[in-house]
Amino acid sequence: MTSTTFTPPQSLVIATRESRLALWQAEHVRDWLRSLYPQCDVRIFGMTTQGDQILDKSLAKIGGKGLFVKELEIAMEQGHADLAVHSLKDVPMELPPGFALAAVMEREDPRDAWVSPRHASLDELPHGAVVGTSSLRRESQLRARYPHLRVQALRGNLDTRLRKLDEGQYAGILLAAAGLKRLGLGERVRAVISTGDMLPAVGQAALGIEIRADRPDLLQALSPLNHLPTALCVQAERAVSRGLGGSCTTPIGAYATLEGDDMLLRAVLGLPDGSRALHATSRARVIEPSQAEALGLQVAQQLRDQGADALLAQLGGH
Ligand SMILES: NCc1[nH]cc(CCC(=O)O)c1CC(=O)O
Repeated sequence: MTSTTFTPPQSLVIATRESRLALWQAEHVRDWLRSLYPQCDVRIFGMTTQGDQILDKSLAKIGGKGLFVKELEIAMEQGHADLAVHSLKDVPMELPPGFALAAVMEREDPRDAWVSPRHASLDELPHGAVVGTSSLRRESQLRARYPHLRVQALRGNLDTRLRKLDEGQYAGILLAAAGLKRLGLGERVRAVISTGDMLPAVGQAALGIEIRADRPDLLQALSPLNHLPTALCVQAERAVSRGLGGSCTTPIGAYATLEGDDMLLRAVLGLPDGSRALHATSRARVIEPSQAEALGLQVAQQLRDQGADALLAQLGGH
């Protein structure tokens, strides 16, 4: 910190999608900001995005999860909001020019969860049982491990997905444990899947706060919300995906953990049909962002050396 005095913000408007999870996350940030800055008027500006409206097509087909963040960026551009709260998992690997990630908050449980009315785990599912997920990453890892199961698309926000499960269309579904826990739906989880069995999505379970790059005042005001270990881990994960030219819909799993300053980074890139998967693991001493970035790029290179580019080219149809 320099000796310049910090003026706390007087008002802050948080842009968010209006799903229950998105609102919970925005309220979580609002509550943090209110306790940090009791004099500040912190408000939530809820918006419906294209990603919320188009539910009949896969995310990969409609141009990826960037659709969830674009409207929020426009709101910041037009001055209707100061910051946007996102599930980091839904944030494109490269932000558009003029925007920046101001803070990454402490990660929740990063694992995927098995939710099912009748089956305690994936292991006990009979041949041909239908598992619901629209994530190519989950599909690819699921099919590789359980080739006897069927995978069927499942889109919509958390409540919609749980409703579709309850309507009986699926033996069970895969969801991020973090989202269920945040909404108080943790009791619906039958089993959490270890990261050794299924690598989470880049940034899963972490919240990212986005601002306009020309707002250094906000960068400073939001810095207490930044959780450095989480920020370093997700930077490494995002670098893997960026290094492969991936997007939020590429079937990449990447998960970094830090013990002290020792970062372990694991990644997988697989075809959705489960027929091929590339794995890479690396570790390094990481105490600052550039080292996390370098580790991520190194893991991306390891995947490249095994033929990631050809595998990604095969995915072109998605
Ligand atoms: N793609 C939707 C989405 N974005 C973030 C979460 C969960 C919370 C998180 O990972 O932070 C979810 C739901 C899911 O994957 O089950």
